[in-house]
Amino acid sequence: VILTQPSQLITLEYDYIIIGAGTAGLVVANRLTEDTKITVLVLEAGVSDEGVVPAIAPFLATMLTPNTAYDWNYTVVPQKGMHGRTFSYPRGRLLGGSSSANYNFHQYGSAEDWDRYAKETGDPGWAWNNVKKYIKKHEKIVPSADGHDTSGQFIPSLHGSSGEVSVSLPGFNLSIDARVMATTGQLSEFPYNEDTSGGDHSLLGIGFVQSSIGKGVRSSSSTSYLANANSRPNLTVLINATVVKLLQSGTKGALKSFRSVQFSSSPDSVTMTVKARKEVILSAGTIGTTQILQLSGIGNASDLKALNIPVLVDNPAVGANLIDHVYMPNVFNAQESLDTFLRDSSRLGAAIEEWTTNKTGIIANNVANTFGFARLPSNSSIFKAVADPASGPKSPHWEMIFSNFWTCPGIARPATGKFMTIVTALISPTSRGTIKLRSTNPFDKPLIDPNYLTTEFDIVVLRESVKASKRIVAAPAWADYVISPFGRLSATSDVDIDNYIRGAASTVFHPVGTAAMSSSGSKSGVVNENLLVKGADGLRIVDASVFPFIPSVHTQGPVYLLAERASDLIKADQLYPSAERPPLDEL
Ligand SMILES: Cc1cc2nc3c(=O)[nH]c(=O)nc-3n(C[C@H](O)[C@H](O)[C@H](O)COP(=O)(O)OP(=O)(O)OC[C@H]3O[C@@H](n4cnc5c(N)ncnc54)[C@H](O)[C@@H]3O)c2cc1C
Repeated sequence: VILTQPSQLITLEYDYIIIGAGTAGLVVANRLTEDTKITVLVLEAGVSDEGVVPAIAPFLATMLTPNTAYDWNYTVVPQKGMHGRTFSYPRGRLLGGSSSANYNFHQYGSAEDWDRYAKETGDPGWAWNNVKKYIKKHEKIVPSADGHDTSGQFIPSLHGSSGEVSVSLPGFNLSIDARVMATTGQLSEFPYNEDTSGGDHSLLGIGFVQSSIGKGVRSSSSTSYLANANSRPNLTVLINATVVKLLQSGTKGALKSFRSVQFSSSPDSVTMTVKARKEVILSAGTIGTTQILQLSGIGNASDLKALNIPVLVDNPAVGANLIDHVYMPNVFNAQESLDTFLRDSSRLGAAIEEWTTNKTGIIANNVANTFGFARLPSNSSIFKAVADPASGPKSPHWEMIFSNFWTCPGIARPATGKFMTIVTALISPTSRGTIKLRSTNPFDKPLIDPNYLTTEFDIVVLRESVKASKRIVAAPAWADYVISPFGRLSATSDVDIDNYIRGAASTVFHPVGTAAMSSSGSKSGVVNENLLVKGADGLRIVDASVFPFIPSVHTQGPVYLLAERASDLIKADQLYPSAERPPLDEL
């Protein structure tokens, strides 16, 4: 049941309290309530996603953030690697969390990403060979909205057919799709990739986007995992409930227990306290989880003391190691584009009408159909100075996304002109940032500093990706389409290209790492290999914040797989304390 007021709660004690009804939180809520004896309360700060058209209509996703009631409306602190600029840092603030607000790209990471997590935690359970089985539980591949023949556009054996989240190939042909595919035959540097989900298949090359869309509508954790569990009497979801703090509820040996959760409906409302009999699970996302830990006295002691917050667990890793992908919009003047359509409210209105009636047409489609991944050449001189930070020799350094319209976040579409954008993105960043409290007020936004582009490696990769975008449009496939680079993309010297990048780059919305997992014995990290908070009892973290390195792909798929495995870990702990538990597969 989904409640809107705290007064509707019939009890203040549950087996598990999950903080955040987002991507990960709703997976865990669904899996734990499969056992009818287990009671779960999910506390969500945001609002309902029901009837929120930009959260449902895939092509309208970009209207949902930033600066709306469905966004946390964060900004980053001035970025020294980006000419001191600050900009929006969207996060979904509604049921489904960022899975209701994202751009629907759906992938799983490279096998090497997961194998690196296994190495970092000392737990082979996080290796790809083990994690990949969760695809079947999670994914339901469905026909694309236009019903076209998708053979050769994905490899069915790599996918699930009966899981929770619907995933499909493009549902509306975009004018540039055929040109992008022709490019793969014309430039040996960018071969065709038959399946872009990653895992057992290489991410390198260019292929079709797989999207969390089914029957022309978004498939989020809310419309899947929650919708499929919502009728269970043992699951309660309370929206409009912002968690302000965890309270110490006792001790277990040397550990402090955190099974009490304080929340409030608004800055002016009274706070209420709910209790977990078994565990509190933090799934508030990289920003929310970090802020809640710090408000609760779990974090860097000197930072907490500076705000007069009593230090309950001193761990400088909380809020450190913020990692994100970097978004670089490279715009070209083009012969034709969707910009004319997007400026024409009557044509756009008719398209929305078609979608409302039939769930077809461009509004049923994702914002892009084709994309790809690439590596720097292995003889790049940067590797003389820097060890390759990718998760392995088969994992990418950068990404390219093809879009036949203006896609510069924060910069309005010019009143005239036709554009094509090749977004390139830094996928293996070496810069690391921080999330810190601005104040002790839980309704104050934290200080988010991704510290983008502060290493030589990061700027080199983006510079090479910008140069590559021009090599791409020089292929014959674009001869009668691309006219010229737009604006400062015309820069040719490295210095000028770097200036152009630092002046235009922003976020790909993939923050991870501020509550990183590491092995139980390691002094680094925030959670152990079972995602239990180090130095604490009764407290687990299941969301993007626990990835110690950023996945080489769009992050929702890795979060879903993480949450599926986390659910199994939590269930196993109901049977055995972690230390004595046999391998999950033997249970
Ligand atoms: C605009 C945008 C576009 C993106 N595009 C893509 C894409 O195309 N493909 C892709 O794979 N990934 C994409 N991502 C990233 C992806 O969506 C996230 O990595 C992933 O959803 C994160 O999951 P999570 O469970 O960690 O956090 P979230 O899904 O963000 O969930 C956190 C939840 O906790 C709630 N919460 C936070 N603080 C509190 C509190 N104090 N009390 C109660 N509740 C709280 C939030 O409201 C939210 O519902 C995008 C993200 C954004 C924002």
